[in-house]
Amino acid sequence: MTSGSSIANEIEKENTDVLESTQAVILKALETLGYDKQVYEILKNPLRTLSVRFPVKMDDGSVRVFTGYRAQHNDAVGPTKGGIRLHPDVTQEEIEALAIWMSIKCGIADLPYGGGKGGIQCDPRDMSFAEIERVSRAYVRAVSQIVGPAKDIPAPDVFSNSQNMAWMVDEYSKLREFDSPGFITGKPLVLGGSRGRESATARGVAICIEEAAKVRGIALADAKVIVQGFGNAGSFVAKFMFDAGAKVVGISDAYGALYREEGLDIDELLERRDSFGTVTRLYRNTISNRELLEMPCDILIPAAIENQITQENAKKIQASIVIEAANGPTTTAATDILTENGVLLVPDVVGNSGGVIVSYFEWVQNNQGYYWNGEEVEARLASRMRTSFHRVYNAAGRYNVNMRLAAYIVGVQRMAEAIRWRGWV
Ligand SMILES: NC(=O)C1=CN([C@@H]2O[C@H](COP(=O)(O)OP(=O)(O)OC[C@H]3O[C@@H](n4cnc5c(N)ncnc54)[C@H](O)[C@@H]3O)[C@@H](O)[C@H]2O)C=CC1
Ligand SMILES: O=C(O)CCC(=O)C(=O)O
Repeated sequence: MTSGSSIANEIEKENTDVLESTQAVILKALETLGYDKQVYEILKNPLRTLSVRFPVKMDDGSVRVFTGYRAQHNDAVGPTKGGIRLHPDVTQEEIEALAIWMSIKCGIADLPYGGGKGGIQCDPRDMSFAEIERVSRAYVRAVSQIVGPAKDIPAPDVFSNSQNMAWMVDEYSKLREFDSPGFITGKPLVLGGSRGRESATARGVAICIEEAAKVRGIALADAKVIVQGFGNAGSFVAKFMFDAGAKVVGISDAYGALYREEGLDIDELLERRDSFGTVTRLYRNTISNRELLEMPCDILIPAAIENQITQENAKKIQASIVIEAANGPTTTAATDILTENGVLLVPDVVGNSGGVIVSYFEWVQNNQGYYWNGEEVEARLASRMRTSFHRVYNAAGRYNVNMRLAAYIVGVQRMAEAIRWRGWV
């Protein structure tokens, strides 16, 4: 077992292992709050991770065996909740770290959930529509014993969307022999989805940007913005910034980046991107994702994948505000460098929590069978986002710590209390 102090010392070093670096921040947060080491022992890893292998018939008649995971971090507060990603680089450790982040996120936003996350190792960009459907359904059959509307509620994540959720809820409803819309969120409206869920992650990011810009005295209409990633999170946030009058000077996808000092036409890019958030291949004069992050801007929004801002490039970031729309885009060492350089970093567990907040609204609406209009959803989301931002911003001041540690201090407390009340320690 690793001792507390040696884990805490590791925080100073570059660590791109997302699970280990998350554990280090959780330990610091619990120590700051004065919790016993036994609470850390419970929270450092998920309570359950199911690893599954499932065969799927491909269009050419061959059979391919896929690997998938569903991790449930902690259910002391309530059922677990979190997305399912379909990506070739999915690993068990990554999914476990993502499940832990969901717990912290739900704690900050005060949602009655613990964290969960799922993943399938595959590249849907290389698969037919029918193959993606068979993989989505087979995954649900493989994990069906541990998920459910009162146990663990999945949602979309990287390379999954409302269509995957529709196939998954259909499969689950067949297995359970009744209609169970509350099994999964991020569904199409006609299957019990919530108004505002599709753009909720980005809407939440935009609200954080408004709050951070106020704190920093930046006028959004004059701001230069760069967004890495042009999928569900990135493309909508680029659109919200564009509509707010900001100059979106850079965007990217997995294949490269576009940077134009005079600003990009986001409406045109939105029309041309595909369902996996790919657009740069249609343009000449692209730069790399790495170069994009270092270009001049006021607000930088990583909205793609993990470990994009590291100790290698953190010093070269020119933005004064970094809002993490992606999960885990900044390493712990880079968080320290950005903070020392006076950058206001809004961590993922706050910045991108709009997605799970509206997923929670969707689940509530499914449970009550009564649906809200778009304005109601938006107003409730805005209120929770602003409260979360300021809880974390104030905690950073109160404890004199960086925004990530402050977020963990705020996010872990409710779970630790639930564990204590249940008598687990
Ligand atoms: N969809 C949601 O509701 C939520 C998503 N997130 C996080 O936001 C991030 C993006 O997710 P989504 O927008 O949903 O996914 P998406 O699948 O809609 O889009 C992903 C985007 O990232 C790009 N990308 C993929 N690999 C890349 C790489 N190696 N380098 C640069 N760009 C790359 C893709 O080309 C695409 O533009 C992820 O970290 C996800 O966990 C967080 C909260 C909720
Ligand atoms: O909408 C949800 O339930 C979860 C979204 C998600 O996976 C995330 O916030 O990382």
